[in-house]
Amino acid sequence: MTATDIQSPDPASKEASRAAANWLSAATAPWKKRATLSAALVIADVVPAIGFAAGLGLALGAIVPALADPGAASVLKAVTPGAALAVGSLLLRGVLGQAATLSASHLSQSIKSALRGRLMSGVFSGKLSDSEAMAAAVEGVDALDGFITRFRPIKTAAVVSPLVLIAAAAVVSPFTAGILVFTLLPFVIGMALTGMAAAAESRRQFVAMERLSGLFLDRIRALPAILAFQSETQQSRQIARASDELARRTSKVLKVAFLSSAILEFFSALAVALVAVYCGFNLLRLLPFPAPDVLTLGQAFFLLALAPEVYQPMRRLAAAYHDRQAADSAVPHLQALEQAAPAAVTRSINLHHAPALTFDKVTITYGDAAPVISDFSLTVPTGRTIALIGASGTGKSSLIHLLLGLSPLSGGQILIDGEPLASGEDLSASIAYAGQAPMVIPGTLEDNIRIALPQASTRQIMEAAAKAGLRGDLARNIDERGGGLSGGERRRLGLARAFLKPAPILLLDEPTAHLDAASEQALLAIIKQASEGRTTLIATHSDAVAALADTVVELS
Ligand SMILES: Nc1ncnc2c1ncn2[C@@H]1O[C@H](COP(=O)(O)OP(=O)(O)OP(=O)(O)O)[C@@H](O)[C@H]1O
Repeated sequence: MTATDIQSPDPASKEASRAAANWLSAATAPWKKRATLSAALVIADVVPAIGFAAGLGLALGAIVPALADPGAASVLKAVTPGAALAVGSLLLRGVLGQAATLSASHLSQSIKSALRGRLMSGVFSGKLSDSEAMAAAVEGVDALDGFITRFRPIKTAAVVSPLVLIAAAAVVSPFTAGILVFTLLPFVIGMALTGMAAAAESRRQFVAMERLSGLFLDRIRALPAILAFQSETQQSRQIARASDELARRTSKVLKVAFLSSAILEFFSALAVALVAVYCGFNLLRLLPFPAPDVLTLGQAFFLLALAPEVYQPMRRLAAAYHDRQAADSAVPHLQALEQAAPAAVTRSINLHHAPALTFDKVTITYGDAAPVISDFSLTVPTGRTIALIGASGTGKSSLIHLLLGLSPLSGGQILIDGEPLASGEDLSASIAYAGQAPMVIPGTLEDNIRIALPQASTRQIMEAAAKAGLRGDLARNIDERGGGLSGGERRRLGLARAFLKPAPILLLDEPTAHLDAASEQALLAIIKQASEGRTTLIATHSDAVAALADTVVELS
């Protein structure tokens, strides 16, 4: 390790670390009581630690006088109370350790599943790339595990437990307590320095890990294209490079971790050695200075057993320090996911009649880009059909997505029967929708259609499939990439879903794209029939589809 490895963190990273700590404490605030219980169970470990040292001291302290007394029975009798205390303390230690582990892992499960529930809508918002969203929702949330189960409970214990143990030592020998306090200082400084080095390396390791998993996920998704363009070797090389980088970062983290544990072991061994030397010379009455306290054999063993315990919580904290770094590194990604999540749905609107839909001076802006739609106004009267036409990129899909909450309403309002749709109100329960790229889930074709109406009977599904011109076996399997369906069949799957769902609003986005003229012709009558009694908005490039509408609106 070079001098640059151990350096004070820059103010920006300090600031980021503070922001991460604030976010973490806000995210875990609802579980404060259970977190306190976990920390209390870790701190309670000092009781058996003192009990064991006392038991050992009592048992060994009783051996010498008992040996002077002939008869094995009397030795056994003298040793029994101390031995019982030591064994009882060991058992209690095991029980407390198990309880602390269980309590912390339950706490972690609760926090992680609540967080995933909260952040999942951000994954589907489409605002983050798949790999970013995946890394945050899976690895980011998992990265909090060590922080919750290890670092946080031990952090409190690392402050409280050594003080309690030193106080226990002070009861028997204030001078030994002084040695422990004195050696604690370099121990804490060593811990802080190695902690900083570990922090920087651990941050870099997390970034490398995120890069590798993002790259891997993207390449898996693009596998058909990679195979088609025979780019396997090039992509494998890229993944190998990212993987080597992760290995390099991991070995640096391990190097710092080994160095850190060597430093901490050195200081704790030094402290124990000093206590041992003091106790030994004190017992032999050979101290080169007037003895501040006169120790018995039992007391000396008590102090010797207690000394390593003083450093134990801090050694465990040092070992768990990278858990905090992993959590700190994950927080910005979790925050991005949180910000990507759309406003929480406060009310789902279930309409039982075809409403009048109004776009009142709406503006749609994605991120910092120029608005896609500006001050657009349109009313689709009750039960009527409007076709949106216009060149590619003029915002037809964006307008349809607005009603589904999939594109951002940056200005203006949407009115349902003249009533403004409030923020948090969700119209999707009242909408039957067929988009340009219908989502496919692994399962049968029947499972895929049933998504639109989970309670639908097989007969209803067969009817919807037939209407949409989806032929063949409904039991055939489809994979998550849509393997098993042609482009046209995938489009028909979307239509079958829209036909199946008995919703009063029908939204169709390019319903006949990818279909040959004869298939389009066959669908026209079905679309007309499906739109009857529903308020319908169709985005299309087809004159034949536009001709089905009561009104055609051209976007430019
Ligand atoms: N999620 C998104 N994030 C950023 N920009 C987007 C997003 N969705 C659409 N856009 C942009 O908005 C513009 C309008 O896209 P939209 O899909 O609404 O057009 P369209 O008229 O339906 O096009 P097409 O006829 O080709 O389907 C495009 O420039 C597109 O890049």
